[in-house]
Amino acid sequence: MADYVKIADDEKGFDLSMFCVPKHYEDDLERVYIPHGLIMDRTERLARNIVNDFGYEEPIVALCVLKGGYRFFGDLLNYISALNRNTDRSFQMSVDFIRLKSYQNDQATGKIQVIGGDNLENLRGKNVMIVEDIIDTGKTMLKLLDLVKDYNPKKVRVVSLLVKRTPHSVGYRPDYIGFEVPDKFVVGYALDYNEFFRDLNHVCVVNEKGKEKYAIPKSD
Ligand SMILES: Nc1nc2c(ncn2[C@@H]2O[C@H](COP(=O)(O)O)[C@@H](O)[C@H]2O)c(=O)[nH]1
Ligand SMILES: [Mg+2]
Repeated sequence: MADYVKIADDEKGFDLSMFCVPKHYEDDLERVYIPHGLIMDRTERLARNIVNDFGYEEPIVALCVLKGGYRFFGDLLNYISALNRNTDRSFQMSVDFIRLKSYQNDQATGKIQVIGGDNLENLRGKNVMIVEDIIDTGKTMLKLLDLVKDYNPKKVRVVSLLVKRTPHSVGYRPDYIGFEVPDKFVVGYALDYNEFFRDLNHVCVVNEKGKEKYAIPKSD
């Protein structure tokens, strides 16, 4: 059995009026694709799977891929911390951040840039859990794994809230997946379109009006 929740290609999602969506985005979205509650329930289960697999012996460095991963990172770590404080065993967790950028509008720019973050020296010899929002082609994660490898971590695992089913995939699959989604541009729960929609609780699909409204004009 696949260890992720599959959102089918013909999934219609839910009418916006069934959920709480900020007024300023009401005209810019097609449907609610993954409601916030479902994200939270799935994240809770991922936390349990991760804790069982990592074991309790050694500390973990949790590396958040910004900006898109910040909400998933916060919620996942809260669930892991809850498990840690409610059993007789626990492990210490520290956090680090890295900021990568590869998209403008709804298109990959082809350049994956590291534009900020902590010194990855902190990862040397440690058990590392990389937390990402979405794997599309997989190129961003392969680049990050390459960077991380230079610091000789003991063990590296990747958890991504979403993985896209796309013919452009290079074949990379993370160790833990929340949902597998169709090949559409999704926003919300910190995933953005040119920095908009991070302040939306649910994962949604942007409509054409929204794409136009928040587009960055192409420069020559
Ligand atoms: N808001 C969205 N961001 C997306 C989406 N698909 C990809 N991305 C961004 O790109 C990287 C991963 O891309 P990859 O092709 O190198 O795997 C990811 O971290 C996002 O920042 C999307 O549908 N919506
Ligand atoms: Mg990302």
